[in-house]
Amino acid sequence: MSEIHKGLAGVVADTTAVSKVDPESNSLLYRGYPVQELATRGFEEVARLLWDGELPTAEELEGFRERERAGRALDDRVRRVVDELPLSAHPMDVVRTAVSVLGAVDEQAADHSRAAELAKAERLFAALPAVVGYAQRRRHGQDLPAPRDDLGYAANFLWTVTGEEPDEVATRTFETSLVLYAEHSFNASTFAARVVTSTLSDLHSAVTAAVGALKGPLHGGANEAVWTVFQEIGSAQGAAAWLAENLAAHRKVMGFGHRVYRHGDSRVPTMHAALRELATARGRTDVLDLYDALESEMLRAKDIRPNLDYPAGPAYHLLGLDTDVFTPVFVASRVVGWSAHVMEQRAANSLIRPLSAYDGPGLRHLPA
Ligand SMILES: CC(=O)SCCNC(=O)CCNC(=O)[C@H](O)C(C)(C)COP(=O)(O)OP(=O)(O)OC[C@H]1O[C@@H](n2cnc3c(N)ncnc32)[C@H](O)[C@@H]1OP(=O)(O)O
Ligand SMILES: O=C([O-])CC(=O)C(=O)O
Repeated sequence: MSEIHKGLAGVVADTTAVSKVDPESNSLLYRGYPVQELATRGFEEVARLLWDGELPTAEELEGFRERERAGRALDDRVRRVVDELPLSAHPMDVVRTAVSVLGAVDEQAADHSRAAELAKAERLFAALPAVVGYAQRRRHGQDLPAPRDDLGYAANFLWTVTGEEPDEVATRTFETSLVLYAEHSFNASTFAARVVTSTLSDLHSAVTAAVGALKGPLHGGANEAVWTVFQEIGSAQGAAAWLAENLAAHRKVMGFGHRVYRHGDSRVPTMHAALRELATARGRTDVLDLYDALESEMLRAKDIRPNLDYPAGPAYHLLGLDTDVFTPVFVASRVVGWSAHVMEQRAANSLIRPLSAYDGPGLRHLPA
C-alpha cells in the first residue's frame, strides 16, 4: 500500500507567493513583509498588498477606498434571501448563503480574467461587513445603520454591527485582528477554495466552500468556542479545575495548538497586546487574568500554546460582537487571502485530485 498522509500533514501541495508560514523562525510574511509590521497599517492597504503583490501607491489606495465605500450597502436580494432564514440560523450559515447569492447575481460571475476576479474580490470585501452586521442585528430586532462614509473600513465595520461609533482603541484592536486573520497559506479553508478553483469553477463558489470549511471548531470556529470556554470557566480561579476535567475527558481545548506552528502561533503576541490594551481601557482585567491562567495551565499540563483564536475571541466579545458572529468576522478578513489564492491557483492551474488507498471489502457479487 502506498504511504498515507492522513490529513495531508506534512505534504507540500503546491507553491504560493501569497504568504510564508515558517514554523522554524516562528514567522509569518505576507508577500515578504512581517505581519507584525503590517499590523500597524490599515486593513485596506494590506488587502491590496495580498491581492497585487506590492503595497499600493497613495492614489491606488484612495481609488480602492472609494470603491469600498461605494459598495457597503446590503444588497436587497441578499436581504430578501436572508429574511427567509430562521432567526436561529447560525451567522456563519447566513454569511455562506449571502456569498452564494452575491455569486448568483454578480454579472461577472463567469468571467475568470484576473481583472474580473479582482473586481469580484473587491465587491465581496466591501459587502461582507453589512452581511455580518445584518446577521447580528436582525436577531435583536434591529435594522442596519446607514454606512458611515467618514469612517475607514474597520471603524465602519464595527459601527455596522454594533450601531455605535467605535473609539480609537476599539478600532485599532479590530483592525489588528483583521490584518492578522487575512491570510495563512494552505490552511483548510484556503485549500478548500483552491480545490474548487482547480475545477475551473468560479470565485464565489470557492469562497462559499471556504466559508463552510472555516466554520468548523478545529479551524475558524475556534474563536467563537474560546469565548464560550471563558464563560464556562467564569474567572481565573476556575481555570485549573476546568482544564483538569476537560483534559481527563479527552476534550480539545479550543484556541490552543496548531498544525504548522510548533513553538506558538507567530500572530498571538501582537493580538494579545491588542487585547491587553482593549481590556485595560474597558476595566476588564478579569478577562486578562483568566486568559493568563488558562494559558499557563495549558502550558504546564500539555506544553501546548495558544493560536490566534485565543486572544481574538475575548477581544471580539469586548468589542460588542455576539459570540456566534466572531467567525463571520474572520470570514470578512480571510476573504482577502482566499481570493488571492483563487487568482494564484487559476494562473497556474492543475486539478487537485489526490489518490486514496482502498480498504473496503474485497470483490464480491450480488446474490443471484
Ligand atoms: C485560525 C485557526 O484555524 S488556528 C486552529 C484553531 N483550532 C483550535 O483552536 C482547535 C483546537 N486545536 C486542535 O484541535 C489542534 O491543535 C489542531 C486541529 C488545530 C491541530 O492539530 P493537529 O496538528 O491535527 O494535531 P492533533 O490534533 O493530532 O494533536 C496532537 C496532540 O496534541 C493534542 N492537542 C493538540 N491540540 C490540542 C488542544 N487544543 N487541546 C488538547 N489537546 C490538544 C492532541 O490531543 C494530540 O495528543 P495525543 O498525541 O496525545 O493524541
Ligand atoms: O494555518 C492553519 O492551519 C490555521 C490557521 O492558523 C489559519 O488559517 O489562520
